[in-house]
Amino acid sequence: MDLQLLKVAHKCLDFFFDRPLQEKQRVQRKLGDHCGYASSFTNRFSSKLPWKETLSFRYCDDGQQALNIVESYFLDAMGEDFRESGKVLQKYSEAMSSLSLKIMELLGTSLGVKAKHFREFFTRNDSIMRLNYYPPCQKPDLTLGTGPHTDPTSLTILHQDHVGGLEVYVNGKWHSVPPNPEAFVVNIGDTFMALSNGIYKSCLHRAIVNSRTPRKSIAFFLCPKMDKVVSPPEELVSFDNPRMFPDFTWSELLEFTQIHYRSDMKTLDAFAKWLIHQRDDQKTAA
Ligand SMILES: C=C1C[C@]23C[C@H]1CC[C@H]2[C@]1(C)CCC[C@@](C)(C(=O)O)[C@H]1[C@@H]3C(=O)O
Ligand SMILES: O=C(O)CCC(=O)C(=O)O
Ligand SMILES: [Fe+2]
Repeated sequence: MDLQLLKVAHKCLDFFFDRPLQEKQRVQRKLGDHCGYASSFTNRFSSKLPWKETLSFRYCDDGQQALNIVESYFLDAMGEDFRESGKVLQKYSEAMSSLSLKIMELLGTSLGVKAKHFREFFTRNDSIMRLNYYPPCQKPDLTLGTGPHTDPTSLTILHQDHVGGLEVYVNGKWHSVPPNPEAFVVNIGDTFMALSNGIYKSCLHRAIVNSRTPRKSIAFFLCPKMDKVVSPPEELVSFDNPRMFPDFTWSELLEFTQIHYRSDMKTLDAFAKWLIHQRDDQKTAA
């Protein structure tokens, strides 16, 4: 990824969040939907108030080529002023998707499965891009930009700006991830933890805020197609390492996080219990 594209993508983030609230709310996120504008002032977060505004949108790759879904979203949803932003963020998303597939090859090799196994699983993907804007907070210790959670998605490629605020929970302590505007932070999500039968663990992280400077980050969440069944390759299941999670589709987990459960540090365990309960109910009803 060339650094110029990174810089311009952050300018697009600033351009959106600088708009008046009324204009941002033209793409207000609806309950149950993962796309659109959300903030502490909207019902999405009424339960736990994170100190941030977010804009989330889909990126789709059908395997042969990227669909121009990002470009169209900005133009159709936000109008002519956002045509350039749509083009830039489309390019940024395509670069993230291609980087994700290369990382999937490395993860496959590291697990002793074919390098192409996970790459092929995600070649067609229906991923999520998210722009995060964290305003300064007068009492930063009384809130959080994003509470402790693991990403329910498969792989996250995050770019944080120079301000810093991302923390990961390791060995019983929160550790700051020093900002490096020329680097990405890559973390494993719950879906890849299930795909690796628990060998890779999803990473518990959070974002803190400060009283002086706005902080921004851009997250690319790699997700398989909605109907793709998440099931580990047989090489990763053995007597010593039995199945940790039931088979599920990404669409089932996404629905769970959007309608039934706000992602936190126990999302996948809560989801597995909920799913088994749902399936038992369906069997009883049948
Ligand atoms: C599938 C998703 C749900 C969230 C956005 C993507 C991946 C990360 C998830 C999230 C950021 C985890 C923390 C809680 C959350 C509610 C948030 O702070 O935005 C989560 C996102 C969401 O449900 O909107
Ligand atoms: O802004 C950050 O540094 C982290 C954001 C995050 O964890 C998320 O959006 O899932
Ligand atoms: Fe996250």
